[in-house]
Amino acid sequence: MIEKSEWNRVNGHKGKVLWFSGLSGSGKSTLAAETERELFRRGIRCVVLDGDQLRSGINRDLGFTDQDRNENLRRAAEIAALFLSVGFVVLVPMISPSAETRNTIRQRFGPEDYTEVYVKCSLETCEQRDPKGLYRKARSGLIKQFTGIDSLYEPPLEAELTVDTEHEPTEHCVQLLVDSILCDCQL
Ligand SMILES: Nc1ncnc2c1ncn2[C@@H]1O[C@H](COP(=O)(O)OS(=O)(=O)O)[C@@H](OP(=O)(O)O)[C@H]1O
Ligand SMILES: Nc1ncnc2c1ncn2[C@@H]1O[C@H](COP(=O)(O)OP(=O)(O)O)[C@@H](O)[C@H]1O
Repeated sequence: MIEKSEWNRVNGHKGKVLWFSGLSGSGKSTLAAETERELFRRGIRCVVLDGDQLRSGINRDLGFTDQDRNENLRRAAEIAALFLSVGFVVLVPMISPSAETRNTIRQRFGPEDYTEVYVKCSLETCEQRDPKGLYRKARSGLIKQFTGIDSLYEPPLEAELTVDTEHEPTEHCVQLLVDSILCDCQL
């Protein structure tokens, strides 16, 4: 078994899981992808585990009941742990609406290895953005159990990092994330 410290030495940095929670349209995927690009540019090993992507593959048997969301997030956390074990910076943009489930995920990792990122944006603004037209469908009843409409979102109260995408431009939010990662992951 190769120890984490050996991976860190080869990679030139430590690993970390950044778990992005926020409403649909809050900016999770955008920020994770832009942050990945910045980390890649600096030679940092990183990966994005996007909710939409996982749901079209490994999690395609799951829907949006509370139980299915929990299983969806549990599997994502296990995949994140595998990448972490080889020293990657793992960016996980998934709605993660339940405080209890987020707490379980937090416990799965230690405080050293885990940063919860609250991607803060009001429902009104997310609905205006509606990048995939899902809010429109949810409002017209075509999609059920939609987060923020007829399924609960509990805003994080103890996130290590909050990015306010309603009031700050993307570049500013990415800079905050990159600075935090560079600081935490330096050897
Ligand atoms: N009912 C309902 N509620 C919320 N979201 C829905 C729903 N149906 C489909 N979608 C699409 O699925 C994406 C959210 O998946 P996640 O795996 O991140 O959700 S969760 O963490 O399990 O709650 C979400 O992606 P994002 O918009 O990137 O958040 C939507 O594209
Ligand atoms: N500061 C910001 N950070 C991230 N996205 C932003 C910001 N301001 C506006 N946006 C826009 O909001 C939308 C967010 O969509 P997306 O990243 O798919 O959200 P999510 O993954 O949370 O559903 C994109 O169209 C993005 O360009």
